[in-house]
Amino acid sequence: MTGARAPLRLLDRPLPGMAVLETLPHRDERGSFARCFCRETLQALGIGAEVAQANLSFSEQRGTLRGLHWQEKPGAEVKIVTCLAGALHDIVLDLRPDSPTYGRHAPVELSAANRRIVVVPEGCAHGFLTLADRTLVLYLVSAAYDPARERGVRWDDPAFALPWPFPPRVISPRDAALPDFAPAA
Ligand SMILES: Cc1cn([C@H]2C[C@H](O)[C@@H](COP(=O)(O)OP(=O)(O)O[C@H]3O[C@H](C)C(=O)[C@H](O)[C@H]3O)O2)c(=O)[nH]c1=O
Repeated sequence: MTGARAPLRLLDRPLPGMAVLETLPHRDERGSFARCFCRETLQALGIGAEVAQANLSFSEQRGTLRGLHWQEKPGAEVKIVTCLAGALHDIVLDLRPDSPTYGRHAPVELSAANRRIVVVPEGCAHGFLTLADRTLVLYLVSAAYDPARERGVRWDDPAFALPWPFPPRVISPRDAALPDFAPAA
């Protein structure tokens, strides 16, 4: 962006509407300053993202698996995911029936060290496996949490063969018991 002192740089667009960016910190004798969200940058990429909620997800142990979750319309949300501490193997799964990449997944390694940001489009399931103890994740989401509209895909659903570096050691009973995926009627 013009005049941006702590800009974001686009690294990849694995799926339609998805983006992987990295922060380019401004560094000086005090330390650094980095941007982890920029509406102007996302709009220039054709991504509209209003922020309705900001969430912090902390996982104590390496090998904690969360997700994969998404919210159905009218609660569908764009998620902007950044790792503030530790590291994680993040997966975005395209479940948009009309998408040319329906059923395809995109893995991304996020860590406090690589300062990467993943933009998860509406209609895509999102989950991650932590790769370090005490991993902290910041989510900016574009719609309010609506448990009635939340849906899930199990991490080992045979329909998708999602690539995890190793099996989860910690997972919620709810996520472990998610049924095999059935496409919306
Ligand atoms: C998502 C959410 C949850 N909650 C409450 C509901 C539960 O009482 C508690 C833990 O929720 P949950 O077990 O759904 O948390 P995760 O399994 O980490 O869920 C997340 O996992 C995957 C990786 C995602 O992409 C979503 O951001 C989100 O669904 O926080 C809220 O109050 N607001 C919220 O926005």
